[in-house]
Amino acid sequence: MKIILIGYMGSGKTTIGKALSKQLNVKFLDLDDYIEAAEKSSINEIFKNKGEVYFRKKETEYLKEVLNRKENVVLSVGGGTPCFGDNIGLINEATPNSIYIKTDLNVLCDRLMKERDERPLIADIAPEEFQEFIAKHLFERSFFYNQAHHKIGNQYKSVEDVVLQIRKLLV
Ligand SMILES: Nc1ncnc2c1ncn2[C@@H]1O[C@H](COP(=O)(O)OP(=O)(O)O)[C@@H](O)[C@H]1O
Ligand SMILES: O=C(O)C1=C[C@@H](OP(=O)(O)O)[C@@H](O)[C@H](O)C1
Ligand SMILES: [Mg+2]
Repeated sequence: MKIILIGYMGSGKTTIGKALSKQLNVKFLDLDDYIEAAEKSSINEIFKNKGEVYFRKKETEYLKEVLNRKENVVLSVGGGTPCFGDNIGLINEATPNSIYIKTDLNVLCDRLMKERDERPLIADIAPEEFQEFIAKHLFERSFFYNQAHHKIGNQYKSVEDVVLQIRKLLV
């Protein structure tokens, strides 16, 4: 069984994924961590030195590699992963448990303003343009996120509550 968490940057995929895997006693994989280990380079460095096109190519390659592994896993992918190539199709074929962690714009902006240095796509957006950028970007990407088999909110709730809700909808 694979449980795959998708959603915008800052929606909590990595945090929720770790907590969920612990509770279910299933291995956890974060696609960004996997890419960093395989490429021996941080996401920031990959974007800076090789560019986004290279990153997206590798992201799809490593996604396929992880999806082909026969093991049970909770997998959190990057915010852009489902939005390129046919990645959302591959994700949905690999599991009946793809889950969109849907999070309010204001909550995303609050979280991401504090952590923008770790995320190359938003690191250089001026504070006064931040909310509009995220709103547009989220709108464009929602088409892909909404193709997940399940949807769950992650705002104004504890990580534990979200994990509990996810456990109830697993098939
Ligand atoms: N339910 C929650 N309540 C409060 N903070 C949260 C919650 N879920 C995630 N966070 C925080 O939001 C930030 C982004 O989470 P992260 O797991 O890195 O998101 P993603 O992997 O989707 O980009 C982290 O600082 C994390 O601690
Ligand atoms: O949304 C995106 O395109 C990205 C999201 C990041 O992952 P998180 O969603 O875990 O921050 C990471 O893959 C990279 O910075 C690009
Ligand atoms: Mg993450």
